Amino acid sequence: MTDLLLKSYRLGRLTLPNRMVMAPMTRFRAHEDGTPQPIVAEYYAQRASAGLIVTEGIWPSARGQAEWRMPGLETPDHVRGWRAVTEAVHAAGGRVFAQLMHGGRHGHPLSRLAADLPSGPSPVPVPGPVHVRDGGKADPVTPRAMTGADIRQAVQDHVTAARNAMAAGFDGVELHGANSYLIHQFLADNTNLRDDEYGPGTPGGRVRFPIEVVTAVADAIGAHRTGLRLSPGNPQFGMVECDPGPVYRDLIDRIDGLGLAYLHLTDDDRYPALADLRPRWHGTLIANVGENRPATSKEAGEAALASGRADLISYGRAFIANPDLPARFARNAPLQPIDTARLYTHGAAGYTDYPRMDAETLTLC
Ligand SMILES: Cc1cc2nc3c(=O)[nH]c(=O)nc-3n(C[C@H](O)[C@H](O)[C@H](O)COP(=O)(O)O)c2cc1C
Repeated sequence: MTDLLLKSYRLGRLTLPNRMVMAPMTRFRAHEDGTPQPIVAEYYAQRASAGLIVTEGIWPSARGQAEWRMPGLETPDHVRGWRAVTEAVHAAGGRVFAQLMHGGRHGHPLSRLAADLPSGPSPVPVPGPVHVRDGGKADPVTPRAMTGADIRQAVQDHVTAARNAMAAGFDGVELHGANSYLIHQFLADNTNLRDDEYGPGTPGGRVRFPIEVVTAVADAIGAHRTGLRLSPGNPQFGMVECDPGPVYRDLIDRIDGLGLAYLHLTDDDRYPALADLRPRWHGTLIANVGENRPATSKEAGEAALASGRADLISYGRAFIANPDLPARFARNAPLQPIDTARLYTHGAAGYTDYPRMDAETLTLC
């Protein structure tokens, strides 16, 4: 039987050699100013056999920086740093989207270059303690509630960063609407208590900011270069969504016709996002099974593709530990375990030193 995961796929103007996407994963390998270190180019180039790579979350402006040593896409140095990454990935035959991640209420004056208070839809802090620079921890701060001007600025920051991503040579951007960051904060029950047109009391209020960002970025760089990631019902970092269905169905219905590159959905036991939302989404759908389950297996990916609920499957931790994951799946070769102690350190160890399959394994399998 042909492996569906290893069949090519047409994504807008890109031809992906397989249906395996490297999921976005924060690794804290940026310099303190947010410029990716040279090893970041090596890391992603090692994984260029993925059908598509989505980078770690990148702050669109220092206003959206959630944590120290996360990368940015705001300054000329950031663009130069990321250009080295995209050139290395393209030279290795790969394709790469930048994940734009505005932290919203995340962040702490001790974890941000701007050293200011973070801001979110409402003044609701994350549950603490939070990470601050140099490995420290601190009590969370209460974020500032975003004003109308702050919201317009956040939309513009995404647009500017998306243009910077194009200047850096990325094939597209993924807007991070998942896992508790700013776009998710507008969608969720406990983090959006606003009483204006962006709040839950107004029809379409919760989805207004997400749609404004998606539309503005798609207008700026092209819908075919703009993806969106959502994680309905994900309780990470204290998010509460009592009944995600109505909000996410409304959002999907409003963006389905925009011609976006893709929707990237995490699915888990709390809310069956794929089953509920796939019928409403007529574009490309990337599925990820979510962090509360064991790392996604080849079998789980094949089953999701065969069911028609997904067009592409994203793999996170398996791609960290197995830079040549598609080749391993093709040969049903064993997977290497991940070194979780070095996920968030700053050097090459646990980052660029995972070996590829050796010649002996290749011959055996
Ligand atoms: C180390 C690490 C960092 C992550 N950082 C991000 C991130 O920056 N953006 C994001 O959307 N998801 C992030 N995630 C979630 C992954 O994209 C993915 O959804 C999750 O790991 C589940 O997939 P898996 O079982 O294949 O690992 C991260 C996960 C891990 C393990």
